[in-house]
Amino acid sequence: GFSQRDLGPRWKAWGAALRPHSLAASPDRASLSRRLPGPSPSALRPAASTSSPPEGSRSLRRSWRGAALVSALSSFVSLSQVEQKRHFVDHRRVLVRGGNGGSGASCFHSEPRKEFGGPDGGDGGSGGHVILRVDQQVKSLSSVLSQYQGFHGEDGGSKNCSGRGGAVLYVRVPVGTLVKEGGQVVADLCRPGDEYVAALGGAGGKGNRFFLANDNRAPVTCTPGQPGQERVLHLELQTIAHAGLVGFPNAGKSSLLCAISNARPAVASYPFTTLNPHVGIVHYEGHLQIAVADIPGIVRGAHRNRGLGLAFLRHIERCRCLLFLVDLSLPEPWTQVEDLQHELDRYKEGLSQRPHAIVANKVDLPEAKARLPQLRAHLGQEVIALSAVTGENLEELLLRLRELHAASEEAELGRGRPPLGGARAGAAGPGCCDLGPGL
Ligand SMILES: Nc1nc2c(ncn2[C@@H]2O[C@H](COP(=O)(O)OP(=O)(O)OP(=O)(O)O)[C@@H](O)[C@H]2O)c(=O)[nH]1
Ligand SMILES: [Mg+2]
Repeated sequence: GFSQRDLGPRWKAWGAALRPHSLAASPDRASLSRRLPGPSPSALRPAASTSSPPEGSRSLRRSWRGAALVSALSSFVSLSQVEQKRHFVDHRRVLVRGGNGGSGASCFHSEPRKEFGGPDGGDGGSGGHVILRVDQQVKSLSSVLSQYQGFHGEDGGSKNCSGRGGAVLYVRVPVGTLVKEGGQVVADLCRPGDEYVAALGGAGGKGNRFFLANDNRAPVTCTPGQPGQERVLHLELQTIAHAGLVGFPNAGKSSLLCAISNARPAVASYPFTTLNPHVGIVHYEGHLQIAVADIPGIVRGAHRNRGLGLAFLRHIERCRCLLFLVDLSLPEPWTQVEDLQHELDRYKEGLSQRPHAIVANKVDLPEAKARLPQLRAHLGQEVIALSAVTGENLEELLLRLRELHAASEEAELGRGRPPLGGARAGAAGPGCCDLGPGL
Protein backbone atom coordinates (compact mmCIF):
# COMPACT_ATOMS: atom_id res chain seq x y z
CA GLY A 1 0.00 0.00 0.00
CA PHE A 2 2.93 2.48 0.37
CA SER A 3 3.81 4.34 -2.77
CA GLN A 4 5.87 7.29 -3.78
CA ARG A 5 2.70 9.13 -4.63
CA ASP A 6 1.61 9.09 -0.94
CA LEU A 7 4.58 11.26 -0.01
CA GLY A 8 4.13 13.87 -2.70
CA PRO A 9 6.58 15.57 -5.04
CA ARG A 10 9.02 16.50 -2.26
CA TRP A 11 9.80 12.88 -1.58
CA LYS A 12 10.20 12.29 -5.28
CA ALA A 13 12.90 14.92 -5.54
CA TRP A 14 14.73 13.56 -2.48
CA GLY A 15 14.36 10.00 -3.64
CA ALA A 16 16.00 10.88 -6.93
CA ALA A 17 18.82 12.77 -5.23
CA LEU A 18 19.51 9.97 -2.78
CA ARG A 19 19.39 7.02 -5.08
CA PRO A 20 22.86 5.45 -5.03
CA HIS A 21 23.95 5.06 -8.62
CA SER A 22 25.54 1.69 -7.93
CA LEU A 23 22.37 -0.10 -6.94
CA ALA A 24 21.66 -1.08 -10.45
CA ALA A 25 24.49 -3.61 -10.27
CA SER A 26 22.52 -6.15 -8.28
CA PRO A 27 19.52 -7.63 -9.98
CA ASP A 28 17.06 -7.69 -7.08
CA ARG A 29 18.11 -4.29 -5.78
CA ALA A 30 17.60 -2.88 -9.20
CA SER A 31 14.10 -4.24 -9.44
CA LEU A 32 13.42 -2.86 -5.96
CA SER A 33 14.70 0.57 -6.82
CA ARG A 34 12.59 0.50 -9.92
CA ARG A 35 9.44 -0.06 -7.92
CA LEU A 36 10.35 2.10 -4.97
CA PRO A 37 12.84 4.78 -5.99
CA GLY A 38 14.98 5.96 -3.11
CA PRO A 39 17.79 4.74 -0.88
CA SER A 40 18.36 1.03 -0.65
CA PRO A 41 17.50 -0.81 2.57
CA SER A 42 21.20 -1.46 3.26
CA ALA A 43 22.01 2.21 2.74
CA LEU A 44 19.49 3.06 5.42
CA ARG A 45 20.69 0.59 8.04
CA PRO A 46 22.28 1.96 11.21
CA ALA A 47 25.98 2.42 10.67
CA ALA A 48 26.77 0.00 13.53
CA SER A 49 25.60 -2.97 11.53
CA THR A 50 27.94 -2.29 8.66
CA SER A 51 31.69 -2.23 8.92
CA SER A 52 31.95 0.75 6.60
CA PRO A 53 28.77 2.77 6.20
CA PRO A 54 27.83 3.04 2.56
CA GLU A 55 27.86 6.47 1.03
CA GLY A 56 24.04 6.48 0.75
CA SER A 57 23.62 6.66 4.54
CA ARG A 58 25.89 9.68 4.86
CA SER A 59 24.15 11.65 2.18
CA LEU A 60 20.89 10.52 3.68
CA ARG A 61 21.72 12.05 7.06
CA ARG A 62 22.91 15.24 5.40
CA SER A 63 19.84 15.83 3.40
CA TRP A 64 17.23 14.49 5.76
CA ARG A 65 15.22 17.21 7.43
CA GLY A 66 12.01 16.07 9.06
CA ALA A 67 12.20 13.52 11.87
CA ALA A 68 8.62 12.52 11.14
CA LEU A 69 9.57 11.64 7.62
CA VAL A 70 12.46 9.53 8.89
CA SER A 71 10.14 7.49 11.08
CA ALA A 72 7.71 7.14 8.20
CA LEU A 73 10.59 5.99 6.05
CA SER A 74 11.82 3.42 8.57
CA SER A 75 8.52 1.59 8.45
CA PHE A 76 8.70 1.83 4.69
CA VAL A 77 12.22 0.38 4.73
CA SER A 78 11.24 -2.64 6.77
CA LEU A 79 8.34 -3.14 4.42
CA SER A 80 10.54 -2.91 1.38
CA GLN A 81 13.07 -5.33 2.88
CA VAL A 82 10.34 -7.88 3.32
CA GLU A 83 9.17 -7.18 -0.20
CA GLN A 84 12.67 -7.51 -1.55
CA LYS A 85 13.04 -10.98 -0.06
CA ARG A 86 9.68 -12.07 -1.23
CA HIS A 87 10.16 -10.67 -4.69
CA PHE A 88 13.40 -12.28 -5.77
CA VAL A 89 12.08 -15.44 -7.35
CA ASP A 90 14.40 -17.71 -9.25
CA HIS A 91 12.13 -20.56 -10.24
CA ARG A 92 8.55 -20.83 -11.34
CA ARG A 93 6.15 -23.47 -12.60
CA VAL A 94 3.96 -22.03 -15.31
CA LEU A 95 0.96 -23.45 -17.11
CA VAL A 96 0.77 -21.94 -20.57
CA ARG A 97 -2.15 -22.32 -22.95
CA GLY A 98 -2.25 -20.96 -26.45
CA GLY A 99 -5.42 -19.21 -27.54
CA ASN A 100 -8.12 -21.35 -29.15
CA GLY A 101 -8.85 -20.90 -32.82
CA GLY A 102 -12.21 -19.34 -33.73
CA SER A 103 -14.86 -21.52 -35.36
CA GLY A 104 -15.79 -21.26 -39.01
CA ALA A 105 -19.24 -19.92 -39.82
CA SER A 106 -21.96 -21.66 -41.80
CA CYS A 107 -24.33 -19.32 -43.59
CA PHE A 108 -25.56 -18.39 -47.05
CA HIS A 109 -25.57 -15.19 -48.97
CA SER A 110 -28.92 -13.54 -48.84
CA GLU A 111 -30.05 -10.56 -50.86
CA PRO A 112 -33.47 -9.45 -52.13
CA ARG A 113 -34.31 -11.04 -55.47
CA LYS A 114 -31.27 -13.27 -55.31
CA GLU A 115 -32.09 -16.81 -54.41
CA PHE A 116 -29.45 -19.43 -53.76
CA GLY A 117 -26.75 -16.88 -53.00
CA GLY A 118 -24.20 -19.52 -52.15
CA PRO A 119 -22.26 -20.25 -48.98
CA ASP A 120 -20.42 -17.28 -47.43
CA GLY A 121 -19.39 -18.44 -43.94
CA GLY A 122 -15.90 -17.11 -43.15
CA ASP A 123 -13.04 -18.94 -41.45
CA GLY A 124 -12.30 -18.54 -37.75
CA GLY A 125 -9.20 -16.60 -36.69
CA SER A 126 -6.24 -18.51 -35.29
CA GLY A 127 -5.50 -18.41 -31.57
CA GLY A 128 -2.63 -16.28 -30.27
CA HIS A 129 0.68 -17.84 -29.21
CA VAL A 130 2.18 -17.39 -25.77
CA ILE A 131 5.82 -16.31 -26.16
CA LEU A 132 8.51 -15.92 -23.51
CA ARG A 133 10.67 -12.92 -24.29
CA VAL A 134 13.83 -11.81 -22.50
CA ASP A 135 13.62 -8.29 -21.14
CA GLN A 136 16.63 -6.67 -19.49
CA GLN A 137 14.39 -4.62 -17.25
CA VAL A 138 13.09 -7.75 -15.55
CA LYS A 139 15.40 -8.95 -12.79
CA SER A 140 13.64 -11.98 -11.37
CA LEU A 141 10.82 -14.35 -12.17
CA SER A 142 8.56 -12.70 -9.58
CA SER A 143 6.52 -10.97 -12.25
CA VAL A 144 5.82 -14.28 -14.00
CA LEU A 145 2.38 -15.66 -13.11
CA SER A 146 1.53 -19.30 -12.62
CA GLN A 147 -0.81 -19.48 -15.62
CA TYR A 148 -1.10 -17.79 -18.98
CA GLN A 149 -3.94 -18.10 -21.40
CA GLY A 150 -3.34 -16.85 -24.93
CA PHE A 151 -5.93 -14.73 -26.73
CA HIS A 152 -8.58 -16.67 -28.60
CA GLY A 153 -9.27 -16.17 -32.27
CA GLU A 154 -12.67 -14.77 -33.22
CA ASP A 155 -15.28 -16.86 -35.00
CA GLY A 156 -15.82 -16.40 -38.69
CA GLY A 157 -18.79 -14.31 -39.80
CA SER A 158 -21.21 -14.09 -42.66
CA LYS A 159 -20.33 -12.37 -45.95
CA ASN A 160 -17.02 -14.28 -46.05
CA CYS A 161 -15.67 -12.40 -43.06
CA SER A 162 -12.79 -14.19 -41.39
CA GLY A 163 -12.49 -13.93 -37.63
CA ARG A 164 -9.69 -11.82 -36.19
CA GLY A 165 -6.64 -13.80 -35.06
CA GLY A 166 -5.73 -13.74 -31.36
CA ALA A 167 -2.86 -11.39 -30.48
CA VAL A 168 0.43 -12.84 -29.30
CA LEU A 169 0.80 -12.82 -25.52
CA TYR A 170 4.34 -11.96 -24.47
CA VAL A 171 5.62 -13.02 -21.07
CA ARG A 172 8.64 -11.00 -20.00
CA VAL A 173 11.41 -13.02 -18.36
CA PRO A 174 14.89 -12.01 -17.12
CA VAL A 175 18.19 -12.68 -18.88
CA GLY A 176 19.42 -16.16 -17.96
CA THR A 177 16.06 -17.94 -17.84
CA LEU A 178 16.26 -21.65 -18.44
CA VAL A 179 13.05 -23.25 -19.69
CA LYS A 180 12.49 -26.90 -18.75
CA GLU A 181 9.71 -29.28 -19.61
CA GLY A 182 9.55 -32.61 -17.80
CA GLY A 183 13.14 -32.22 -16.56
CA GLN A 184 14.50 -31.54 -20.06
CA VAL A 185 15.95 -28.16 -20.96
CA VAL A 186 13.98 -26.89 -23.94
CA ALA A 187 15.32 -23.34 -24.15
CA ASP A 188 18.10 -21.23 -22.72
CA LEU A 189 17.12 -17.59 -22.92
CA CYS A 190 20.40 -15.90 -22.21
CA ARG A 191 20.42 -12.84 -24.48
CA PRO A 192 18.22 -9.77 -24.37
CA GLY A 193 15.48 -10.12 -26.95
CA ASP A 194 15.59 -13.94 -27.05
CA GLU A 195 12.17 -15.47 -27.58
CA TYR A 196 10.69 -18.90 -27.08
CA VAL A 197 7.23 -19.98 -28.19
CA ALA A 198 5.85 -21.50 -25.02
CA ALA A 199 2.43 -22.45 -26.41
CA LEU A 200 1.10 -22.33 -29.94
CA GLY A 201 -2.33 -20.92 -30.62
CA GLY A 202 -4.90 -23.27 -32.18
CA ALA A 203 -5.72 -23.02 -35.87
CA GLY A 204 -9.02 -21.38 -36.80
CA GLY A 205 -11.88 -23.53 -38.18
CA LYS A 206 -13.10 -23.35 -41.77
CA GLY A 207 -16.34 -21.68 -42.78
CA ASN A 208 -18.79 -23.39 -45.17
CA ARG A 209 -17.54 -21.30 -48.08
CA PHE A 210 -14.34 -23.39 -47.88
CA PHE A 211 -16.32 -26.57 -48.61
CA LEU A 212 -17.90 -25.24 -51.80
CA ALA A 213 -17.22 -27.72 -54.61
CA ASN A 214 -18.67 -28.57 -58.01
CA ASP A 215 -20.57 -31.52 -56.61
CA ASN A 216 -21.74 -29.62 -53.54
CA ARG A 217 -22.95 -26.11 -54.28
CA ALA A 218 -24.59 -25.58 -50.89
CA PRO A 219 -22.37 -27.06 -48.16
CA VAL A 220 -23.50 -26.50 -44.59
CA THR A 221 -20.35 -27.98 -43.09
CA CYS A 222 -18.06 -25.79 -41.06
CA THR A 223 -15.32 -26.83 -38.63
CA PRO A 224 -14.63 -25.68 -35.09
CA GLY A 225 -11.36 -23.99 -34.13
CA GLN A 226 -8.53 -26.07 -32.69
CA PRO A 227 -7.73 -25.67 -29.02
CA GLY A 228 -4.43 -23.95 -28.19
CA GLN A 229 -1.41 -25.94 -27.09
CA GLU A 230 -1.16 -26.55 -23.34
CA ARG A 231 2.15 -27.08 -21.57
CA VAL A 232 3.59 -27.03 -18.07
CA LEU A 233 6.99 -25.34 -18.08
CA HIS A 234 9.51 -24.86 -15.31
CA LEU A 235 11.41 -21.61 -15.53
CA GLU A 236 14.72 -21.29 -13.70
CA LEU A 237 16.79 -18.18 -13.38
CA GLN A 238 20.53 -18.68 -13.36
CA THR A 239 22.61 -15.67 -12.45
CA ILE A 240 25.05 -14.95 -15.21
CA ALA A 241 28.45 -13.68 -14.20
CA HIS A 242 32.03 -14.25 -15.31
CA ALA A 243 33.24 -15.14 -11.84
CA GLY A 244 31.46 -16.48 -8.76
CA LEU A 245 32.43 -15.83 -5.15
CA VAL A 246 32.02 -19.13 -3.35
CA GLY A 247 32.41 -19.33 0.42
CA PHE A 248 30.68 -20.39 3.59
CA PRO A 249 28.33 -17.90 5.29
CA ASN A 250 30.12 -15.04 7.05
CA ALA A 251 33.34 -15.57 5.07
CA GLY A 252 33.09 -12.00 3.81
CA LYS A 253 31.81 -12.54 0.25
CA SER A 254 29.56 -9.51 0.33
CA SER A 255 32.28 -7.37 1.92
CA LEU A 256 34.67 -8.40 -0.83
CA LEU A 257 32.14 -7.67 -3.58
CA CYS A 258 31.56 -4.23 -2.04
CA ALA A 259 35.31 -3.62 -1.96
CA ILE A 260 36.00 -4.50 -5.59
CA SER A 261 32.82 -3.52 -7.41
CA ASN A 262 29.93 -1.13 -7.45
CA ALA A 263 27.47 -3.62 -5.93
CA ARG A 264 26.20 -2.94 -2.41
CA PRO A 265 24.90 -6.17 -0.89
CA ALA A 266 24.15 -6.08 2.83
CA VAL A 267 27.08 -6.96 5.13
CA ALA A 268 26.57 -8.16 8.71
CA SER A 269 28.28 -10.33 11.26
CA TYR A 270 25.74 -13.15 11.12
CA PRO A 271 25.49 -16.01 8.65
CA PHE A 272 22.99 -15.91 5.78
CA THR A 273 22.96 -12.12 5.57
CA THR A 274 22.78 -12.41 1.81
CA LEU A 275 19.80 -14.37 0.62
CA ASN A 276 19.90 -13.62 -3.11
CA PRO A 277 22.77 -13.61 -5.56
CA HIS A 278 24.20 -10.16 -6.24
CA VAL A 279 26.20 -9.26 -9.29
CA GLY A 280 28.82 -6.52 -9.20
CA ILE A 281 30.86 -5.21 -12.09
CA VAL A 282 34.61 -4.79 -11.68
CA HIS A 283 35.96 -2.11 -14.02
CA TYR A 284 39.44 -2.40 -15.49
CA GLU A 285 41.40 -0.15 -17.78
CA GLY A 286 40.54 -0.36 -21.46
CA HIS A 287 36.80 -0.81 -20.84
CA LEU A 288 37.21 -4.36 -19.62
CA GLN A 289 34.40 -5.23 -17.24
CA ILE A 290 34.15 -8.44 -15.28
CA ALA A 291 30.89 -9.43 -13.63
CA VAL A 292 31.37 -11.05 -10.23
CA ALA A 293 28.50 -12.76 -8.39
CA ASP A 294 28.16 -13.10 -4.62
CA ILE A 295 26.48 -16.47 -4.33
CA PRO A 296 24.92 -17.16 -0.93
CA GLY A 297 23.79 -20.28 0.77
CA ILE A 298 26.65 -22.76 0.52
CA VAL A 299 26.86 -24.90 3.66
CA ARG A 300 28.13 -28.41 4.27
CA GLY A 301 25.46 -30.67 2.81
CA ALA A 302 24.12 -28.05 0.39
CA HIS A 303 24.15 -30.66 -2.40
CA ARG A 304 21.63 -32.62 -0.30
CA ASN A 305 19.51 -29.47 -0.15
CA ARG A 306 20.66 -28.50 3.35
CA GLY A 307 20.63 -24.84 4.35
CA LEU A 308 19.44 -22.79 1.42
CA GLY A 309 20.33 -25.90 -0.52
CA LEU A 310 20.49 -26.56 -4.21
CA ALA A 311 18.83 -23.29 -5.17
CA PHE A 312 22.10 -21.40 -5.14
CA LEU A 313 24.47 -24.09 -6.36
CA ARG A 314 22.59 -23.66 -9.61
CA HIS A 315 23.83 -20.08 -9.93
CA ILE A 316 27.43 -21.28 -9.74
CA GLU A 317 26.90 -23.38 -12.86
CA ARG A 318 26.95 -20.31 -15.07
CA CYS A 319 30.12 -18.75 -13.68
CA ARG A 320 33.13 -19.47 -15.84
CA CYS A 321 35.63 -19.02 -13.07
CA LEU A 322 35.34 -19.28 -9.32
CA LEU A 323 36.86 -17.48 -6.37
CA PHE A 324 36.86 -19.74 -3.31
CA LEU A 325 36.72 -17.45 -0.30
CA VAL A 326 38.18 -18.79 2.94
CA ASP A 327 37.58 -17.23 6.36
CA LEU A 328 41.03 -17.14 7.94
CA SER A 329 39.61 -16.21 11.34
CA LEU A 330 38.39 -19.82 11.77
CA PRO A 331 40.72 -22.68 12.75
CA GLU A 332 41.87 -25.15 10.07
CA PRO A 333 40.81 -22.96 7.14
CA TRP A 334 41.94 -25.54 4.54
CA THR A 335 38.94 -27.70 5.45
CA GLN A 336 36.73 -24.90 4.08
CA VAL A 337 38.29 -25.21 0.63
CA GLU A 338 37.97 -28.99 0.65
CA ASP A 339 34.36 -28.85 1.81
CA LEU A 340 33.39 -26.20 -0.72
CA GLN A 341 34.95 -28.16 -3.57
CA HIS A 342 33.25 -31.32 -2.33
CA GLU A 343 29.85 -29.61 -2.29
CA LEU A 344 30.28 -28.28 -5.82
CA ASP A 345 31.45 -31.63 -7.17
CA ARG A 346 28.61 -33.51 -5.53
CA TYR A 347 26.20 -31.08 -7.18
CA LYS A 348 27.84 -31.36 -10.57
CA GLU A 349 30.94 -33.36 -11.44
CA GLY A 350 33.92 -31.21 -12.34
CA LEU A 351 32.33 -27.94 -11.23
CA SER A 352 35.14 -27.17 -8.77
CA GLN A 353 37.73 -27.72 -11.50
CA ARG A 354 36.76 -24.62 -13.43
CA PRO A 355 39.50 -21.98 -13.47
CA HIS A 356 39.66 -20.81 -9.89
CA ALA A 357 41.65 -18.94 -7.27
CA ILE A 358 41.79 -19.43 -3.53
CA VAL A 359 41.29 -16.24 -1.59
CA ALA A 360 41.94 -16.03 2.17
CA ASN A 361 40.00 -13.19 3.76
CA LYS A 362 40.28 -11.29 7.08
CA VAL A 363 44.08 -11.24 7.03
CA ASP A 364 43.90 -8.00 9.06
CA LEU A 365 43.15 -10.06 12.18
CA PRO A 366 46.39 -11.16 13.94
CA GLU A 367 45.33 -14.79 14.51
CA ALA A 368 44.30 -15.02 10.86
CA LYS A 369 47.69 -13.93 9.61
CA ALA A 370 49.34 -16.65 11.71
CA ARG A 371 47.24 -19.33 9.97
CA LEU A 372 48.32 -18.31 6.49
CA PRO A 373 51.52 -20.39 6.22
CA GLN A 374 49.63 -23.49 7.41
CA LEU A 375 46.92 -22.92 4.80
CA ARG A 376 49.48 -22.55 2.02
CA ALA A 377 51.28 -25.70 3.15
CA HIS A 378 48.09 -27.74 3.30
CA LEU A 379 46.73 -26.65 -0.07
CA GLY A 380 50.05 -26.65 -1.90
CA GLN A 381 48.88 -23.89 -4.21
CA GLU A 382 48.79 -20.16 -4.49
CA VAL A 383 46.60 -18.39 -1.93
CA ILE A 384 45.69 -14.72 -2.23
CA ALA A 385 45.58 -13.34 1.29
CA LEU A 386 43.62 -10.12 1.64
CA SER A 387 41.29 -8.14 3.80
CA ALA A 388 37.98 -6.99 2.39
CA VAL A 389 37.57 -4.51 5.23
CA THR A 390 40.95 -2.76 5.15
CA GLY A 391 41.45 -3.26 1.42
CA GLU A 392 44.83 -4.90 1.94
CA ASN A 393 46.14 -6.80 -1.10
CA LEU A 394 43.02 -6.33 -3.21
CA GLU A 395 45.21 -5.54 -6.25
CA GLU A 396 46.57 -9.07 -6.30
CA LEU A 397 43.04 -10.44 -6.45
CA LEU A 398 42.06 -8.04 -9.22
CA LEU A 399 45.08 -9.03 -11.31
CA ARG A 400 44.40 -12.73 -10.76
CA LEU A 401 40.74 -12.22 -11.64
CA ARG A 402 41.75 -10.63 -14.94
CA GLU A 403 44.05 -13.56 -15.69
CA LEU A 404 41.33 -16.08 -14.88
CA HIS A 405 38.88 -14.18 -17.03
CA ALA A 406 41.28 -14.05 -19.98
CA ALA A 407 42.05 -17.77 -19.64
CA SER A 408 38.40 -18.75 -19.50
CA GLU A 409 37.51 -16.55 -22.49
CA GLU A 410 40.32 -18.15 -24.48
CA ALA A 411 39.19 -21.62 -23.51
CA GLU A 412 35.65 -20.77 -24.63
CA LEU A 413 36.84 -19.49 -27.97
CA GLY A 414 38.93 -22.66 -28.34
CA ARG A 415 35.72 -24.66 -27.87
CA GLY A 416 34.06 -22.62 -30.58
CA ARG A 417 31.68 -20.88 -28.22
CA PRO A 418 31.22 -17.14 -28.32
CA PRO A 419 32.65 -15.29 -25.32
CA LEU A 420 30.33 -14.14 -22.56
CA GLY A 421 30.48 -10.57 -23.83
CA GLY A 422 31.04 -7.28 -22.08
CA ALA A 423 29.28 -7.02 -18.76
CA ARG A 424 26.74 -4.27 -18.45
CA ALA A 425 26.20 -2.71 -15.08
CA GLY A 426 22.58 -2.97 -14.11
CA ALA A 427 21.93 -6.14 -16.03
CA ALA A 428 21.54 -9.43 -14.25
CA GLY A 429 24.42 -10.37 -16.46
CA PRO A 430 25.75 -10.06 -19.94
CA GLY A 431 24.70 -12.21 -22.82
CA CYS A 432 25.77 -15.78 -22.36
CA CYS A 433 25.52 -19.14 -23.95
CA ASP A 434 25.24 -22.56 -22.45
CA LEU A 435 28.02 -23.84 -20.28
CA GLY A 436 28.32 -27.55 -20.65
CA PRO A 437 29.29 -29.91 -17.87
CA GLY A 438 32.65 -29.12 -16.40
CA LEU A 439 32.53 -25.68 -17.98
N1 LIG B 1 38.18 -8.28 10.32
C1 LIG B 1 37.59 -8.51 9.16
N2 LIG B 1 36.27 -8.74 9.13
C2 LIG B 1 35.72 -8.95 7.94
C3 LIG B 1 36.45 -8.95 6.72
N3 LIG B 1 35.60 -9.21 5.71
C4 LIG B 1 34.38 -9.36 6.24
N4 LIG B 1 34.44 -9.22 7.59
C5 LIG B 1 33.31 -9.31 8.53
O1 LIG B 1 32.74 -10.58 8.44
C6 LIG B 1 31.33 -10.48 8.62
C7 LIG B 1 30.60 -11.16 7.49
O2 LIG B 1 30.80 -10.45 6.31
P1 LIG B 1 29.83 -10.62 5.06
O3 LIG B 1 30.46 -9.87 3.94
O4 LIG B 1 28.43 -10.28 5.42
O5 LIG B 1 29.94 -12.16 4.81
P2 LIG B 1 29.19 -13.06 3.73
O6 LIG B 1 30.13 -14.11 3.27
O7 LIG B 1 28.59 -12.22 2.68
O8 LIG B 1 28.08 -13.73 4.61
P3 LIG B 1 26.65 -14.28 4.17
O9 LIG B 1 25.99 -13.23 3.35
O10 LIG B 1 25.97 -14.49 5.46
O11 LIG B 1 26.87 -15.53 3.39
C8 LIG B 1 31.00 -9.01 8.74
O12 LIG B 1 30.86 -8.71 10.10
C9 LIG B 1 32.22 -8.33 8.16
O13 LIG B 1 32.44 -7.09 8.75
C10 LIG B 1 37.86 -8.69 6.80
O14 LIG B 1 38.58 -8.67 5.82
N5 LIG B 1 38.37 -8.50 8.05
MG1 LIG C 1 26.72 -11.83 2.18
